[in-house]
Amino acid sequence: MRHQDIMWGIAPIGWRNDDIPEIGAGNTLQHLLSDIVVAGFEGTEVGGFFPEASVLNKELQLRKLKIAAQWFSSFIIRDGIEDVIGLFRKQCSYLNTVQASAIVVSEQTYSVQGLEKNVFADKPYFSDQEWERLCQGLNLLGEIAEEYGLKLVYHHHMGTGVQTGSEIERLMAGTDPQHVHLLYDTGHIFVSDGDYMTILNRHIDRIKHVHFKDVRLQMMSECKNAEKSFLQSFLSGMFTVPGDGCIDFTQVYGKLVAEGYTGWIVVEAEQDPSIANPLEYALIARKYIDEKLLDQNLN
Ligand SMILES: O=C1C[C@@H](O)[C@H](O)[C@@H](O)C1=O
Ligand SMILES: [Co+2]
Repeated sequence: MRHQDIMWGIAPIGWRNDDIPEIGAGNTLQHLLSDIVVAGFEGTEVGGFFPEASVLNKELQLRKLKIAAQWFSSFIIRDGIEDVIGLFRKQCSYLNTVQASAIVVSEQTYSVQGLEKNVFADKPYFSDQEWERLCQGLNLLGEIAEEYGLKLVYHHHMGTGVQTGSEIERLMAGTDPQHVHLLYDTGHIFVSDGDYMTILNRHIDRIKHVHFKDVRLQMMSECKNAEKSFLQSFLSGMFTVPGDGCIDFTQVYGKLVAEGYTGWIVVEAEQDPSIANPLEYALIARKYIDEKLLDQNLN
């Protein structure tokens, strides 16, 4: 339970966004990685625009940066697990070569994450059979990830079938704790449930990766009232970096440290980079971490 056992990263999503690849398209890999060094973070996650492993490794080594993880969109319910395995193994192999710790899985069957639908009202729900299919598939993917030295961490997400606290509960109950872990994303659970401590308290033992995403409360209400989609909501500025929104990360971080969490905490705040300068926001996050979290007497 020491600050030193936690590695701090920042996701590429403030510079370039895989959900809308056009935005921030002028930001190169070198620019992103150098900004991350300037802001004082130890690593990042792989973005959709990242190059082959040897090229990435060279750029990382030049800056002494590490890779924490990468997103994987699974379609276990839609396509069946056999169709997912090939792509999953390919991504695990890449992540093994760049020495990542985890693969971030999100089931995208029926997801409205990338659609022009009201993300606050139009989320999908899985049937009992679909839940069974998903959980069994995830158990298998979790075992495969381990062959590559990776942990499978499941990302609960707005606009998907695993969004709310009770859905996370069901996923945790239906999967094998040996092979399926949880990614705890403060922003997604707050927008979904208006609360971020319940799942942290309940599933602390399963949490093996963390995304620190803050929420601008006023903007969230405006987006909700305007029935915006997920993409419209983040482009409007619903999310921001820790210290700039309404989430009390001292509580969250205090719990993680008290429970002996070790691993990555990745700042992940998707905004429009033409409005929110990515380096400026990375520096705001770093200052908040240093002054409000690391200065707490938690050792
Ligand atoms: O971890 C994440 C990855 C993104 O692609 C996603 O849309 C974002 O909201 C997130 O939390
Ligand atoms: Co996230």
